[in-house]
Amino acid sequence: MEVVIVPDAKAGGELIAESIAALWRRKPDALLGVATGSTPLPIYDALTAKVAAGAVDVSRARVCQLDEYVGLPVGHPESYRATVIRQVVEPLGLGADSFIGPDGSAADVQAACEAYDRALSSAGGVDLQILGIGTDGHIGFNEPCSSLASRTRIKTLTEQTRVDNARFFDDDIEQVPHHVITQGIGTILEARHLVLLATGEGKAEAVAATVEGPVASVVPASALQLHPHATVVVDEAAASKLKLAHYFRHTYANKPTWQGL
Ligand SMILES: N[C@@H]1[C@@H](O)[C@H](O)[C@@H](COP(=O)(O)O)O[C@@H]1O
Repeated sequence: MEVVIVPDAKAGGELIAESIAALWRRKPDALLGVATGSTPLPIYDALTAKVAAGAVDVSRARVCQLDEYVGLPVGHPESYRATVIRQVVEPLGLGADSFIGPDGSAADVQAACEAYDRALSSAGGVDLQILGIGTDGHIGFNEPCSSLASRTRIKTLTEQTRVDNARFFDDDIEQVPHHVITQGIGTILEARHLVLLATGEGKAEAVAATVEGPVASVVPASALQLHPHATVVVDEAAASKLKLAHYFRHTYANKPTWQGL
């Protein structure tokens, strides 16, 4: 696992966006896994600016969702499908057929989960998966004690996650669904490159447990330690509880420039 400490969220967004742009230059139809929440927005802003400036051609680029709420009406603005269309698909100018996600409104949720795992495989797998992190260490919607081998499936949100996400639902926790579909941790680990961005002091404890703690399902993001190519990008505040911060700064400062993230 590589840990990169950046001065602020904007710098993190720029660094990751450049890595995605480099991927699409090398592999124009690469499949980018996108995450929702506030944290990845600087990545999408930086990527959109690159596309607008003609620095990367996204005419064959593909994106896919990490997770989705269950039971929101189709087209609900806070469904993750609508969110990804608004924050990524439209700003990048991608067509509707370049985007896949699980069906959160399916009558048979289990079948929808299995279908999504199959869709990811037939798409050739995820090339780069962007991840955020919950305050409890969740990735996607894999709450603490999710199996590290889990596949895409239905999960029940913790009260804390519903409280955290109520800000997207008029600060009304009653409107936050209890159930979600999320790529499993086993599914996420199949992506070729995992890039987790965490910013702000509220994430510092979860980041320290992810990077320096034991691999344990109680901190789902610690599964990144099992991946051969995982990058954790953190701002100073989110890095504030890392004991090895000095080492991470030193290794990144001395990294061969050709290597990229
Ligand atoms: N399912 C999403 C996660 O993918 C995201 O990482 C997390 C943190 O969101 P934020 O970046 O807004 O803190 O929120 C939700 O739970």
